[in-house]
Amino acid sequence: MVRRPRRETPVGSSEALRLVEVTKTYGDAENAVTALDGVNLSLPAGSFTAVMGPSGSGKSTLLQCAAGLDRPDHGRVVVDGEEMTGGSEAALTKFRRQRIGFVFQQYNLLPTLTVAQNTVLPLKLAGRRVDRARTEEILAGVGLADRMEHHPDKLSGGQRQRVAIARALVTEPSVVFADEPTGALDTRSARDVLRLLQGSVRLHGRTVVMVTHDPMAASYADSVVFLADGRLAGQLNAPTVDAVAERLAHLGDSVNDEMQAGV
Ligand SMILES: Nc1ncnc2c1ncn2[C@@H]1O[C@H](COP(=O)(O)OP(=O)(O)OP(=O)(O)O)[C@@H](O)[C@H]1O
Repeated sequence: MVRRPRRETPVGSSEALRLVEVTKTYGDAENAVTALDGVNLSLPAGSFTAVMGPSGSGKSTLLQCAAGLDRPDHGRVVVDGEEMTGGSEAALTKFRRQRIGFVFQQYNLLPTLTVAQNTVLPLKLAGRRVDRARTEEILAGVGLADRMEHHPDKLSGGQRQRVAIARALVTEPSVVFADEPTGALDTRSARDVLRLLQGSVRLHGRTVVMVTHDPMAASYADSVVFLADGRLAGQLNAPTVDAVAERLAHLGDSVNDEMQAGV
């Protein structure tokens, strides 16, 4: 049965994403790894949030569960006032196509499709109308209007990631999730990508959640949430590169202390 998503907050609510006690464990009972341990998070619409933490702290798992690419074992994910957890795979896929945009570290463009075709693929998959003027507009927004008929192998890494951002934004999603979007890029291309993500929030009111290891990347966000051992371990508003680096160093300290103490 396809369960209708439950509306949790009034229409027009300014909360774009809510996680309630989200828990995710991998492996069987003997080798269980708790990747997320009761995470609660509320992000307002029109915000840019970076997620940081030591390796293995659960950042990618958080993104996958929040984006509906994976299901938590317990807890709820609410996007734009509608519960995403529960329901059939088909309902989840439909919900994701309507409400979620995703940007991956390795771009994930289809090599046989042109830039324009890659960009509008989410619209086609959702059975929505594809408008040439809209395609031109969205690609102009990422500085690639003159590359519409090119294939991805003719583009630089930074240009490929800009196509991926256009593809994530084309459906006007409630939340865009980006997993290390600048991880494979040089500093200049990384800054271009970060400015685009920031602009999508500031100019167009999108909500962006970005996992990153890089304090420079995180400094483009409005706030940073830190994870350690699958739990939230603090938040930093208006982050600067230095403040992020310092907070991360201390997170690392506490994890290292625990490891040395055999906790
Ligand atoms: N498919 C899986 N099967 C088993 N364990 C997993 C799986 N995916 C993640 N884990 C474990 O869950 C924990 C959290 O992993 P996750 O990838 O979310 O961390 P991360 O903070 O994104 O790490 P990194 O910064 O290294 O990418 C880790 O201990 C990891 O080994």
